[in-house]
Amino acid sequence: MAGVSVLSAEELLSKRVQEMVLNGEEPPQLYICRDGDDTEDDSTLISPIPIIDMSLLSCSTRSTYEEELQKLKSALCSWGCFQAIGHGTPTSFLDKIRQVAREFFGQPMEEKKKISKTVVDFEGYGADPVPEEGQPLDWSDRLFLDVYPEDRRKYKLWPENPNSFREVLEEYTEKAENADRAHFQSHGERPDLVLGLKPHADGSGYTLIFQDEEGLQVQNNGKWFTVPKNPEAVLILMGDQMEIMTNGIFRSPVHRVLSNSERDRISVAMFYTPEAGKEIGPEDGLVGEERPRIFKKVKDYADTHWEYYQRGMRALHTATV
Ligand SMILES: O=C(O)CCC(=O)C(=O)O
Ligand SMILES: [Fe+2]
Repeated sequence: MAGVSVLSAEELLSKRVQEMVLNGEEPPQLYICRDGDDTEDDSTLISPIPIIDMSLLSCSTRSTYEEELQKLKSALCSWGCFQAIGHGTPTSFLDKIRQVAREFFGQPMEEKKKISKTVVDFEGYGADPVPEEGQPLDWSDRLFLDVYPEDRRKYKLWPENPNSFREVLEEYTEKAENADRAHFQSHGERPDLVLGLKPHADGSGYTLIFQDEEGLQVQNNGKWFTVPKNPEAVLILMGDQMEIMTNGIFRSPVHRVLSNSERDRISVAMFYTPEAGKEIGPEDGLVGEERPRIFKKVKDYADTHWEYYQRGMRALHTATV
């Protein structure tokens, strides 16, 4: 048909979402995955996502400590995530990371493309690798970097500009102890029909996320709950490997990112994942007569998780007994 070009997923993913937004292009068909009418069960106004004050867990009176610990346990069992405050990382430092991330994505395309990746790689600047045919694409650009152990860092993929980027990320990973991957994401502004990130659960042990605009939603009891904008908070979200290790006591929640129609959105996620080749399984103390074993021991679950993710599926069932 004249004037209509049908690009493949590979071709689309080699183009940046940010470029399409700047050019005022409509999202191509492969990005369209919402029918726009799932707002009904959006509980966007009041978010009951639990807030935990981590400072109360270390140095307070016994009763305050126990009360907060109880709240934490119940958050992890029912939600699988919580907004952490009092975590010891000053808001000014979180702002600094958000700022370098924004500066990075705000640079001209030629600068960012110095560290761009192909559509089959993970690490570097670009889009997620091409999913299985028929899967919608995410309306977002990412900068994905391995940060730990240090010998896995590929500094040639770390941006040179803004020039404080490297120092800030090093300082953050030092504070974030043993997080293995950092990922900076820019979700292009766009109305209802595209998703910044499709519904999924993480394949990590757990994930830390902070954002500069709303967009992230967590599913609970079949409903979507928006993670409110809170500059001092970091969302701590359990991944599938935590659900396996706790024999299903802590949940690994399904979450997604809506694209914001007013502004683009930046988020920074740190993934904590057991090292490759390490076997994980339910802790002995969490398996017994009252709580029969749900999961078996698994190795390299992150790889299995990824295979299923690319098909738009969860992988947790592959770990059940
Ligand atoms: O951008 C976000 O807030 C969430 C990112 C996320 O869920 C992921 O990368 O797994
Ligand atoms: Fe996620």
